[in-house]
Amino acid sequence: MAVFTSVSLDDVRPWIAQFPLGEAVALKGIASGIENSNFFLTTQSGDVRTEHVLTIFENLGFEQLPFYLQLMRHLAGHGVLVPEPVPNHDGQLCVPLHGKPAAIVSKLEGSSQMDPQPVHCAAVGDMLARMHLAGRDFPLHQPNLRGIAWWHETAPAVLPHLPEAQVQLLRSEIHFQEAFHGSDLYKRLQQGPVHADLFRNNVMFDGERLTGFFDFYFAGCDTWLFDVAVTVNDWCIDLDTGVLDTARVRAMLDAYHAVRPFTAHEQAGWQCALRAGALRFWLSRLYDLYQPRAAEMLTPHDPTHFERILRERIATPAPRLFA
Ligand SMILES: Nc1ncnc2c1ncn2[C@@H]1O[C@H](COP(=O)(O)OP(=O)(O)O)[C@@H](O)[C@H]1O
Ligand SMILES: N[C@@H](CCOP(=O)(O)O)C(=O)O
Repeated sequence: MAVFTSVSLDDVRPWIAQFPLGEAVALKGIASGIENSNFFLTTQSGDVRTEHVLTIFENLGFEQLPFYLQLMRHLAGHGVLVPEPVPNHDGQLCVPLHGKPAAIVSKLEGSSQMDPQPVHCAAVGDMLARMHLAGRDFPLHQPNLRGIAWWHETAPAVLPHLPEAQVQLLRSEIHFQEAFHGSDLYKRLQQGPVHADLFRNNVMFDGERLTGFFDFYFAGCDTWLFDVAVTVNDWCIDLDTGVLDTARVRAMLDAYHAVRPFTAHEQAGWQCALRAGALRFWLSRLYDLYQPRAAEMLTPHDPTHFERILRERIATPAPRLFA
């Protein structure tokens, strides 16, 4: 899962009365995802049945959620395809369920494209650029909570579990990223709200038509380039080797560039950003492996995948962002 918190239809029936959604008629736990407890929720108002997603937040507090939920609302209001949170009768987007924060958002049509072709990568690049531009006037600010401060704080928890070669890599890469994040070049990179976890499983497609980005619960303010790097590192690689696939990289970067042109500073920082994007997920997967949480259904993600990608990004010059 992730169903960390069990919820029944009987639990939801009285709870749903605070939303303008009618009655809850079906609830089904969703077995994918690793952070939150998610359910497909069917409601009925008169003859009309509507599908939503109910999320119970396992690791985020009430004070953090307005950033994510308001961001989704803001982006949806600016034409970016994302789930729209449903406010309750008091206008609240996030309310307690079994003592934990919970929210209802609209269900996106389609399914995740786990074997993306250049056409899918182009659609993602285009929407990602639109999302970055739409986020410019979003008034709330929160740092990327899985950014460099978290890497620092988290590395000591995993280092004792690692063999020497991985200890060296993790230590040296964090050191490298500290230098990059402290550089004049880094300060010149454009920043704003970013998704920060835009993997294949967090985008819906109906055929070749992108229907939405979702799972914004790692979003925060960071460089737009970091967001592009995280996305390219997942969508545009050979999954066995981590090597970038030129056709998919070009499709994604060219589509992004057509909407929001990359800068020369971003070109200069691109390889560092690709390394940062790989380090972030290597470390979080190591952390999840060595600090597992209880869940009814949980499939841990493989950290060695991102170790391989990180080594590959260090060893191989980055492709050009633009011609
Ligand atoms: N708004 C949505 N519309 C359609 N399906 C969704 C939506 N949100 C989540 N899902 C489904 O729930 C699954 C898990 O959601 P996700 O946000 O990735 O979980 P987690 O936050 O636990 O990683 C997704 O793979 C998708 O199938
Ligand atoms: N994408 C991350 C983990 C976060 O899981 P998600 O299901 O919320 O995307 C990874 O692959 O390590």
